[in-house]
Amino acid sequence: MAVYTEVTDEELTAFVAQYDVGAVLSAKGIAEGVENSNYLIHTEAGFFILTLYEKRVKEDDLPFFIGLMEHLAAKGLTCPQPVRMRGGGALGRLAGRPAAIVTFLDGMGVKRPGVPHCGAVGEALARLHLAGADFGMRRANALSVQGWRPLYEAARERADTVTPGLAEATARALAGLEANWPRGLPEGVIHADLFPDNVFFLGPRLSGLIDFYFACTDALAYDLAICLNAWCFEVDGSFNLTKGRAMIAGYERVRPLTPPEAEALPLLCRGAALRFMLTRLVDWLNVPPGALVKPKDPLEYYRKLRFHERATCAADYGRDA
Ligand SMILES: Nc1ncnc2c1ncn2[C@@H]1O[C@H](COP(=O)(O)OP(=O)(O)O)[C@@H](O)[C@H]1O
Ligand SMILES: N[C@@H](CCOP(=O)(O)O)C(=O)O
Repeated sequence: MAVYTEVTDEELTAFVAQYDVGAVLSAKGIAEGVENSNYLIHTEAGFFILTLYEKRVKEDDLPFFIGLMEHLAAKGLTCPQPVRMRGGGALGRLAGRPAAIVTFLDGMGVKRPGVPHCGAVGEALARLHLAGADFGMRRANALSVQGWRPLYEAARERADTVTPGLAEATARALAGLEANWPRGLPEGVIHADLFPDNVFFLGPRLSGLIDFYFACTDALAYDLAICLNAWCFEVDGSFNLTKGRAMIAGYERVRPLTPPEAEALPLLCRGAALRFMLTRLVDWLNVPPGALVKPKDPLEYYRKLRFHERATCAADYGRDA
């Protein structure tokens, strides 16, 4: 359960009083998520999500996330909308953390994605990329290749307590990616964390995208690599080529990959696997005392990394040659 910061009833009432949403009727901490503290609040105006931004979110980046959600919604994408206070601002402070209220989206993440879900996500991802093309703000990706070594250093000493040999294998993978990371691919706004818990479905229909707090400016195809990792592996660790094919085809129906993007896919998938392995490893080794959070398994991404190290071309992910 991700609630790092507890909020008293008095603090909550005073915070919500700055908005035109009526009085708070109830509030409860949300079990899902690992990054921020989230509460579902019910007020006289309906349901909302209250987010308190935690360690990985820099306060300076918040206007980018808020502006992006507003921009994407204006372009027709269904995503949470920041609720503005009476004074016009969307960001406040609560229990010592930066905080915001956003609209509640109907729908649910799927626990076991099927092939049609993967196709729908590929298509939605490409629509997000097109919708973000004229967004006026930029945010560098702090968790791209230059951000991986500090994470590795933070985890190196205790990595082998998770599985023997992990520190050395990670060092090798990191050095390979630092030396060969693709440059010059088409860039734009990427979601950078479009995992199954961040995509809502109502029945079979994709109903909305949430959690834009890793969004940044980076290679568009890297976002597709993140999704291939997050959606197309089975619980036994195998890559499901049919899901990969559906996702890539869904993406390309809206935005065809350029030849350099297609060629870079195996490296981008390797990088995406290492990125999530490293953040999970750091979190696994550093659970804050008292926090209600279940850290995610870094070894799941270690296994994905090993798969990508054997891949040679986009066809290994289901893209037709
Ligand atoms: N706008 C929203 N509408 C409905 N539910 C939401 C919304 N935002 C977050 N949630 C719920 O809260 C959970 C955690 O949100 P998320 O943004 O993924 O947290 P974190 O950034 O901590 O990972 C989601 O899985 C979802 O259940
Ligand atoms: N998706 C990341 C962790 C970030 O959690 P989220 O709940 O914000 O998606 C991972 O799986 O490592």
